[in-house]
Amino acid sequence: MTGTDAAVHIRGLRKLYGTVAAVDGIDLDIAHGETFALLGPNGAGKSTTVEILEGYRVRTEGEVSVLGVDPARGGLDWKSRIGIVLQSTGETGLLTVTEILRNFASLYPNPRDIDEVIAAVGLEAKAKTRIAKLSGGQQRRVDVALGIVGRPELLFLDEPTTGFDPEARRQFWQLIRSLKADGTTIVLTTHYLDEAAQLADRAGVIAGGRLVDVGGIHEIGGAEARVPIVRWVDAGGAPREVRTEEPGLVVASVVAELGGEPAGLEVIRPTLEDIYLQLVRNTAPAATTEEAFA
Ligand SMILES: Nc1ncnc2c1ncn2[C@@H]1O[C@H](COP(=O)(O)OP(=O)(O)OP(=O)(O)O)[C@@H](O)[C@H]1O
Repeated sequence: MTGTDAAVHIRGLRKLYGTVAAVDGIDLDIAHGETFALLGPNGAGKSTTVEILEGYRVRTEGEVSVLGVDPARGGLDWKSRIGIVLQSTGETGLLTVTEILRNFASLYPNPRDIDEVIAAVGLEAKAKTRIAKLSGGQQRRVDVALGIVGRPELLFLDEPTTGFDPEARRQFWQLIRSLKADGTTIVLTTHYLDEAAQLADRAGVIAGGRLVDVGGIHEIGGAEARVPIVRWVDAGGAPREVRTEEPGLVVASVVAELGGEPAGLEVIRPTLEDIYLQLVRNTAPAATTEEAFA
C-alpha cells in the first residue's frame, strides 16, 4: 500500500510536548474500507496520534495523509468526509436528540436520514428528549450518532462504548458492522480488547509513543502467543501447565496417566487481551507499564 491509495498514511510521525515525545516515530498505513484498532495503555499516545489525523493537533515531525489530504491543511470539504466520535463531546444538552442531529446533518452535503441514525443507535424512544435528560450511556449514543450522520468515508471512534451497557455495546457493534459493510473506513481506539477482536480487521499496539506491533487482529503478537495452554493439578497436588497446539492429546494423556478426571483441568486459548497485555509488558518503558496496570 502506498501513500496515495491508503485512507491513512503516516510516516515518521512525532509529537513533542516540551521535551517529552508523546508520539515517537510512527509509520502506519490504513486501507480504504478497513477497520483498524489502535490499542495501548493510558498515556501511550493513541489520542495524540488520532487527533493529529483528525486535524485537531499539530505534529512536530513526519508525513501524514488522511483521505489524500494533509490534516494540518484540511478544509471544510475534507472535514465533511470525516466523522469523529471524541472521548467526550461535551454537548450541553438543551436540544433534543432529533434537533441536534438535524443541526449537525445540515452541515454536511449528503447526510444520512436522521430517523435512521436515531434507530441505528437505539434512541427511538428518546428522540424528543433533551440531551441533558439522557443517561451517560444514552448521551454516548448521541455522540456516535453525531459522528455518523454526515455519512463519513472515514470514521474515528475514540473509546466509543465507554458507559454502554452490554446490550448497547452489542447493538453498537452491529452498527459498526453495517457501516463497515457500506465501505466506511474506521479507526477505533478502545480499551475493550473484546471490542477490538469483534470489530477490527487489523490492530496496532502503541506503547511509549511507538507502534510496538501491528498486524491482523487474529495474528497480532505472533503465533507463539496464541498457543493454547493446558493446566491441571497432578497426583501429588502440584499445579502443571503445558503450552501445546494439541490440547486434546495432552488432556487424553493426562487422563490416562491419572486414571481419571484431572483436578483443576483447564484448556485456555489466549484472548486478544492476554496477548495485548503480554506485548505491552514486554515492550513498554517502566513508567508506561505502571500506568497501564495502575
Ligand atoms: N496537551 C498536552 N500537553 C502535554 N502533554 C500532553 C498533552 N496531551 C497529552 N500529553 C501527554 O502525551 C502522552 C500521550 O497522551 P495521549 O492522550 O495521546 O495518550 P492515550 O494513549 O490517548 O491515553 P488514554 O488511553 O489515557 O486516552 C501522555 O504522556 C500525556 O501526558
